[in-house]
Amino acid sequence: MNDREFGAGGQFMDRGRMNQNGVVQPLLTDLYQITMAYAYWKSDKTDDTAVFDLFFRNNPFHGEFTIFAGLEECLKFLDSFHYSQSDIEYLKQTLPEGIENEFFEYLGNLTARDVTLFAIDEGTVAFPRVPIIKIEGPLIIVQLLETTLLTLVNYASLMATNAARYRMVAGKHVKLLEFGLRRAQGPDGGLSASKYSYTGGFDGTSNVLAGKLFNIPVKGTHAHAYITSFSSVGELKTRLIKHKQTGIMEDLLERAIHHRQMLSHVLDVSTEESSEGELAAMVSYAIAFPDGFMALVDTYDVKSRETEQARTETNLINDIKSENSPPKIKPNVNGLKNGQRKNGQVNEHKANGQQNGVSQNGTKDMPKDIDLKDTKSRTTTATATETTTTTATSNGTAYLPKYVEKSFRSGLLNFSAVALALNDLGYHALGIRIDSGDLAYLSCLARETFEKVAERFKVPWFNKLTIVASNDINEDTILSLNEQGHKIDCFGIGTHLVTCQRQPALGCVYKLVEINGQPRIKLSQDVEKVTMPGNKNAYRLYSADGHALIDLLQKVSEPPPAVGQKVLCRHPFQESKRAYVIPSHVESLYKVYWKSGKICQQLPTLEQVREKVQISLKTLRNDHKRTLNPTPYKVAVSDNLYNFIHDLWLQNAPIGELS
Ligand SMILES: Nc1ncnc2c1ncn2[C@@H]1O[C@H](COP(=O)(O)OP(=O)(O)OP(=O)(O)O)[C@@H](O)[C@H]1O
Ligand SMILES: O=P(O)(O)OC[C@H]1O[C@H](OP(=O)(O)OP(=O)(O)O)[C@H](O)[C@@H]1O
Ligand SMILES: O=C(O)c1cccnc1
Ligand SMILES: [Mg+2]
Repeated sequence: MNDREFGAGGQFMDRGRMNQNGVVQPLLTDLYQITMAYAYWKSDKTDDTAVFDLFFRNNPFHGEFTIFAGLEECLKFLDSFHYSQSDIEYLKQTLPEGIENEFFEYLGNLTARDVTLFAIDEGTVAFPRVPIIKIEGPLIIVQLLETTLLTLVNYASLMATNAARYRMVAGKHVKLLEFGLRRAQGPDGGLSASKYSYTGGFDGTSNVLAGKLFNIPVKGTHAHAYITSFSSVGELKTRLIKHKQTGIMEDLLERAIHHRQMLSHVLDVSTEESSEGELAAMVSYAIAFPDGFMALVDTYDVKSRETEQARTETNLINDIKSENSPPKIKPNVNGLKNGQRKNGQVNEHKANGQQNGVSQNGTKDMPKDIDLKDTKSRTTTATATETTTTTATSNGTAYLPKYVEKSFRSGLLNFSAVALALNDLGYHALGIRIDSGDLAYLSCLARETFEKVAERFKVPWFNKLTIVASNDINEDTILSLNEQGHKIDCFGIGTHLVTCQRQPALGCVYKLVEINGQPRIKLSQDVEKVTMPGNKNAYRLYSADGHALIDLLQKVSEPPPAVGQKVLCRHPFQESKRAYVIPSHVESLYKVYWKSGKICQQLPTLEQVREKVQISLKTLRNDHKRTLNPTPYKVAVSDNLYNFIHDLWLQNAPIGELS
């Protein structure tokens, strides 16, 4: 019998605050933990006590800080740690033959009651070598916890750090949405990505289950499929929508077509150049969500009759400009065709009626008074257009060929037409999403268009429409967009964020540092890998301006550093590297989070952990946080600990013999 609950369709037990991912259980570990447990047990080590440190050696993403996350999940794991009957049965079948039955009885009675867990607060910035978790207790049980604790902390901290970095480059006023579930490392990876990207500073996720489980805002737009599922306005089953104030049913399509004609002059794009299927899709979406109308505007690149002529004109314009041209900002970014879909793709639109069998003049669903002549006789074929070069002025305004602008304007024209139609009926649209092309340029073009519409049609709120950008965005893309100048209000980020493509793992390790009160050191040729032995405390020393100066490790037997008193801080391995620090504030980094079978701190909510991340990052000087060549933050040991480590090192290092 499986005595763990599994939520419907999910793996989380819904127990209010103590929601626990159901896959997190004692068997979620490496086999060697259990075989070691047996060997410890056979060697009569059940009464041995040990101290393990959980720490990482390098910060991820070429950065100089890490956000610690995953603590709450570790505590829930300790709280529920227990081998079920079915676990024991499975182990009996799986472990090598000859394991004594009393060992299984021993396992069946194991809990984390005698374990004490110390940790830095979740959401705090952490640094290499300073243990983020310190765990004490019976050797066998603390050994058995290793893999599960590591898996709970490693990805969570990596993800929270990644998200915090995106937040730093995007700035605090831009919204960040996590769109990564479809590209994440499996369903559990996807859920953790949503949770910890929120912790790191994202504003929401498209992952609905994450919203339900973690109470994270869920947000989203719509996919290209929605736009491409319509090919003509004749397909619209309904065009009616209730006027927000009067409650009278009105024809949204009729109004949208009317506005589209007016707008075509203002936006300098003829209605023939815009897709009718796109218009139909937008009208239908607006009818479904009149108060939340947000449309994807980059589905169609519609080649106009003027394209060839425009291209020639553009070349001419570019030639003239190039004589006096500003620096090129991103020629063909990652193979990007400015404002265009790539790979020579062809988006075919048939004229109204041609695809759905509605006669060209019949348009059976259309009211008589709607003039469709702009769409009737058209067979517009979209083609991919040539790669062009974006050039920019110093304030980021790009020059793009007219035909590129015109194709993007199909989406903008249709969106604006539907948004104005909604406005007539008392609704305000939300905005657009751009998912291809030069996001800097297209966002500026979109904003310019909205400003023009706001002025011409006396709809000031159009100025404030939200521009969402997505498409393979990473930290560098955002930095580059910032340099170029853009008008994006919100980034939707998937793949790079959730897979942590730039560095897919944080190397947290779990090392034995003390057994039965005796320090243990693990030596290595690589000095960076030598462990810091003994039971230690960690302190963060602050300067008078409130910035964190240094993290200091000491033996637990030493008195904590005191405010205003000089402390000798030493590099753990380089004798000559030392400094005196007179702290203005001393923070003791560890709190007891688990003792005597209980969580002993009031656990913060996810929201509070998210706030903590920003507060903690503020204490770091900017030079530690910059993306390019950040200054390493110092981690030191007390003089006492320095001598202790080096004495132990000498005692343990075998003396070689030359022959
Ligand atoms: N102005 C910009 N500066 C830097 N990078 C950009 C800019 N605009 C877009 N990008 C990035 O350039 C890449 C363009 O991707 P890609 O080559 O797939 O082109 P695309 O226009 O998206 O084509 P497709 O139509 O197939 O989606 C994306 O990673 C995107 O985030
Ligand atoms: O690019 P990412 O950072 O991974 O962000 C998520 C991507 O997922 C969607 O594309 P997809 O082609 O899967 O679906 P769509 O039809 O909605 O564009 C969306 O349009 C984004 O481009
Ligand atoms: O809501 C969206 O726009 C969305 C969600 C997931 C992936 N891409 C886009
Ligand atoms: Mg895409």
